Amino acid sequence: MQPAVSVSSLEKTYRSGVFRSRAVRALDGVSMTIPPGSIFGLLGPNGAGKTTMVKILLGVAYATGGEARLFGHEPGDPVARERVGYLPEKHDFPDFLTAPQMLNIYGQMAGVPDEIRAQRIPELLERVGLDHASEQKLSGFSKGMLQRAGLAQALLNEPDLLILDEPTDGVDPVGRREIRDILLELKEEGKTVLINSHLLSEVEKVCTEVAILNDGQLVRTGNIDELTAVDRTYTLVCTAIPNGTRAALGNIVHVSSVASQNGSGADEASLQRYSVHPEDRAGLNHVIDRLRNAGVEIDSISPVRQTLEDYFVDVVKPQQTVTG
Ligand SMILES: Nc1ncnc2c1ncn2[C@@H]1O[C@H](COP(=O)(O)OP(=O)(O)OP(=O)(O)O)[C@@H](O)[C@H]1O
Repeated sequence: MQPAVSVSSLEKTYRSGVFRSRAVRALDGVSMTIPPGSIFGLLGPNGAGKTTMVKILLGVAYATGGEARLFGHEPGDPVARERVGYLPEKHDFPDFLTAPQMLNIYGQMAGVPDEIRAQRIPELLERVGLDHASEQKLSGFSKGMLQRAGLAQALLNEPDLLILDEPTDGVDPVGRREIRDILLELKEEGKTVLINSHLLSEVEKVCTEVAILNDGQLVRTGNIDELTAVDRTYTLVCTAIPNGTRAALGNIVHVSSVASQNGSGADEASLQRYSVHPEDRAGLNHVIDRLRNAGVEIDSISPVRQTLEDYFVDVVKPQQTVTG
């Protein structure tokens, strides 16, 4: 299937200063693809080149090298633009308008015909949970309501690709969840969502794939679960492993901590937390068999994952140290 976005060897050098003598290489040969139907996070520290990438995809900045394609078309091509919806970080809608009035004006500017606007605007307001606030001016909206109004605006032209800049920044946890649920619904409908964000815990909850830019270069891209999985390491919570059994298992099992008291009775055994590092699945099952034979009661065993934030810091930090 054709990617929603593909960029190859993409470069952007800004020139500024006297005689445009100062050059900043904002994108330095970036190649990546965004599959259709994915929620994709574009990540990177300040100045990494994320906004520049978004501007090129929106056709408002030009690449100085390489190429970008949206559904196979150049970003400036009207056929590509028609398929894209955009929610900027600072949208600043005129706040003396109500949400339907704002959507009507933006829809008009986007060339959505009168009769389609009349039908679509109430549908969109319902979809983003603002139908009850149709009479209210935007000046009285909370940050979460404003972001949902912005999302409705970005969906006015029924885009196949939605580009969102920090969609949940400043929104409270309930509002974040509401926005997340809308994005997941859009994904179910086969839409592609590209999120440019610093809020890694949010990205982790909603995105399936990410790309990490640093200093204009793509440093990692892939599925979040695969990127954050710590190779064959498990946390095991169980009753204390007898010394002899633990010695027999050697380096595979390490004590981490006392996990909790198992029950309230004085005779109940404490639960311990161990970290288990088997070579493969057979090794993991061998550990479990040995423990069960030794009378150990297993409470839980789960694979260890880094948070996306830990992963991000690991990936970006060494390069930041080098570049200062
Ligand atoms: N119009 C411009 N003229 C000159 N340099 C620019 C211009 N726009 C961006 N840059 C520079 O290009 C680099 C990448 O900027 P960009 O805004 O794309 O990064 P970003 O990842 O979006 O950062 P942030 O997270 O802070 O928004 C930075 O060094 C920035 O200073």
